[in-house]
Amino acid sequence: MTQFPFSLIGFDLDGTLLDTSGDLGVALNHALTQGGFASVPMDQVRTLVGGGTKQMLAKALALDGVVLDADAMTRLTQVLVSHYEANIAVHSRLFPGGEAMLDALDARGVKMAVVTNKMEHLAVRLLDEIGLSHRFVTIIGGDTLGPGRAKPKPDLLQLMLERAGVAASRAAYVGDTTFDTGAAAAAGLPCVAVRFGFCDKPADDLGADRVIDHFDDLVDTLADMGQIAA
Ligand SMILES: O=C(O)COP(=O)(O)O
Ligand SMILES: [Mg+2]
Repeated sequence: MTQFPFSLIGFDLDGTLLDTSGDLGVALNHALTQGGFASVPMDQVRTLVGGGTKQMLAKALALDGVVLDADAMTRLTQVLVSHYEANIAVHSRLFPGGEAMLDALDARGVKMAVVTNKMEHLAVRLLDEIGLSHRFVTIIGGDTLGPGRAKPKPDLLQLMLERAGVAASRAAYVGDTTFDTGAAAAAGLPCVAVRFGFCDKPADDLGADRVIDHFDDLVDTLADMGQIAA
């Protein structure tokens, strides 16, 4: 086996590692209904995810032409988060091939991290409940560094490198939206997009270095990218 070119792989969470659209949708529609607003069809929920909980709610309200003031948004976001937190892993699962892919990276001695725009405490709770937390050297959320530091800013990915003790030249990021490809480009990391994710644009237009159809293809794709970069 030739030397694997990366020492650290960062993963986005919603729509990349995990299909969380069912649980997010239930919590979103709970908040919308509580607020007296129209709910969103479940198959549309995935198109609203990527920028964090508040942005998902704002996008859902905007579908109906509703814009709330800051206080009302904060209150309704709180309703959403409380419901989500209590029902966070009812439907959420790894995308197909996820477990074997994580095992394959582990077998190569590669460190893994989660960098999400989800609030950190929600990401930790979800990964705990699904039994995956122990696999990651760090779990970084959209609020870990405070307001204004979430993806597509590079800050969270830079924190990942710092915490893992790995140079940017030995790391790559895997994501499903322009928030992810934007953050990776800003941090100087190669990026793989997943076609099975929530994808706020067609996967091939996200600006990733590579696009995969299934987690079975990730390890070989990363190995190949590293050969070209070397
Ligand atoms: O919860 C969101 O909107 C985004 O989460 P992600 O960064 O893991 O895709
Ligand atoms: Mg995502």
